[in-house]
Amino acid sequence: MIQTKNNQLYIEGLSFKDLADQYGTPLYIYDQAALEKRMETYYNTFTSPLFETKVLYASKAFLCKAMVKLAQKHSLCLDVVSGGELYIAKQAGFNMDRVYFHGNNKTEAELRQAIDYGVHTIVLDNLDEAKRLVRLSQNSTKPIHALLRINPGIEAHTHAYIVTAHIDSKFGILKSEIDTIETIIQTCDEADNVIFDGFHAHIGSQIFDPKAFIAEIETMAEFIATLQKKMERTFSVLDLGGGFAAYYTQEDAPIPIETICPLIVNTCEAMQEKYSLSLKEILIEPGRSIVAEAGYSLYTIGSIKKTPHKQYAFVDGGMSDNIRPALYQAAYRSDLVEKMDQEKKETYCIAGKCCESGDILIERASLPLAEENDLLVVYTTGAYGYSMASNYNALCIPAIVFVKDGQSKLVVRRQCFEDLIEKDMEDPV
Ligand SMILES: Cc1ncc(COP(=O)(O)O)c(C=O)c1O
Ligand SMILES: N[C@@H](CCCC[NH3+])C(=O)O
Repeated sequence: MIQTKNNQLYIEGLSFKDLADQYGTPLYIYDQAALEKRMETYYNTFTSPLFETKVLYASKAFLCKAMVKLAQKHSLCLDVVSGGELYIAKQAGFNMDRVYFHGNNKTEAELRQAIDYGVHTIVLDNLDEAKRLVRLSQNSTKPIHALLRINPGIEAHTHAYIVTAHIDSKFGILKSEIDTIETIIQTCDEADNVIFDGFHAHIGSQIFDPKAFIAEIETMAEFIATLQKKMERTFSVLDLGGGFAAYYTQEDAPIPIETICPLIVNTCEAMQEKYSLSLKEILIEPGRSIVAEAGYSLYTIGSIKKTPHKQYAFVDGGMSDNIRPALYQAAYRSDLVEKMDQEKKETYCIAGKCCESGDILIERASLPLAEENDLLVVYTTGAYGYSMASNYNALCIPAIVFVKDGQSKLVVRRQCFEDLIEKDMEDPV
C-alpha cells in the first residue's frame, strides 16, 4: 500500500527514498501484498458450481523465480510461451502439472523440453505444430493434453500491436477454417499419447470493455457447438485467455476482478445450456491485471534541460527498462517521492538515457519543480516492464525488490557490467 507522510512517499511502510539508498536506482519495486491480494481475488472469484475453474498466471507479464513462487503459493496455474519461461518455472519449483505451454512457433526442442518436464497442456497453434507434438509424444511415458488456439475474430479495442484476434492475426486458426481444425483434432485423437481437450482463445491485451469478453465466449460457444455436431465428439475445456486491463492513468477504468470473473463464469454457464455443450473446465489467463498496478519504477533525475518548446527531466533508466511508451505510446503517472506535498506547477518531458529520440517515458508529466538527484517514481510499471527489458546501450537491467509489511527483499539483483560480457566467447583476432 502507498502512503504519503511529511512530503515523502511510502510503500508498505518503507520510504521510496530509503529503498533508493539501499538498492540504488533505477529500481523495480513490487508491492508483494498487492500482488498476493490480486492473485487471491482471482482464485476466489473465478469459481463455478458447474465447471472446474483454473486461473493461469500469464508469466510473460512479469517472470522471475520469486513471482513463480507466489503464483504457486496462491494455487494459480502458469502460462508459459517459451523454453526459457518454462525453465524459470521449473527452476523455481513450480508444479509442472499446472503448466500450460503457449506460443505460435514452439520449436522441436521446446516441445521436447515440455514433454520431458511433464507439463500439463500444450496449446497448439497450427497443424504443423500438432504433427510435431504427435511425433515427439510417441516416446513420452505419460500422455500430454492439448488445446487448440482458435482466432474468434473479435476486434477488441486496444493498441494495434496488442490485438491478437483480428482476421490476419499470426495467432491461432481462424474459426472458419473448419477443415484444418478438424484435421488437427483428428491428428491428436489418433495419437496414443495426446489427449485433445478443447480450445483456447485470447482476444488482446489491456481490454476495458466487458462486452468484448462476452462476445468472445458467445463466439467460442457457438463454434464449439458446431464442431461438436459435425465431429460427433464433445470438448471438455475452454480457455478464454487474458487481456484484462490495468489502471495506468485517470483515463483508465479497468473492470474490477470481482466483476469480470463472475461475468465470465455466468456467461459460460449460460452458453453451456444454450448450446448443450459438455464443457467441464473453464480457464482464464490474466497477466497484466495481476502485476501491473503492484509495480513501481524508481529513478534518479540527472539533468533538467530546457529546449524551445519543452522542459526535459532526464532519468537514469528509460526504454531499456520500460519499452512500452516507445512501443505502444503507453501513458504513465509519476511523482517526485520526496516532494509529495508540493504543488505540481511544472511540466516535464521525462526522458531516458538511451541513444534514441523515442526514449521518452512520459511526454508531459506535471510535477513540482524538479532538481538534480530528485527521485521519480513511475506508477503501474509491474507488467511488461522487466519482462521486455533490454540491454540496449549496454545499460544494466535494474534490480527487483519485493516489499511487504515494512520489509524489503531483493528478489533479482541488478545486472552488473560483468554480466554484459559473460556470454562473449572467442576472440576473432
Ligand atoms: C495467450 C495469452 N494469454 C494471456 C496473455 C496475457 O495477457 P494480459 O497480460 O493482457 O492479461 C497473453 C498476452 O496478451 C496471451 O497472448
Ligand atoms: N507486451 C504488451 C502486451 C502483449 C501481451 C502478450 N500478447 C504490453 O506491454 O502491453
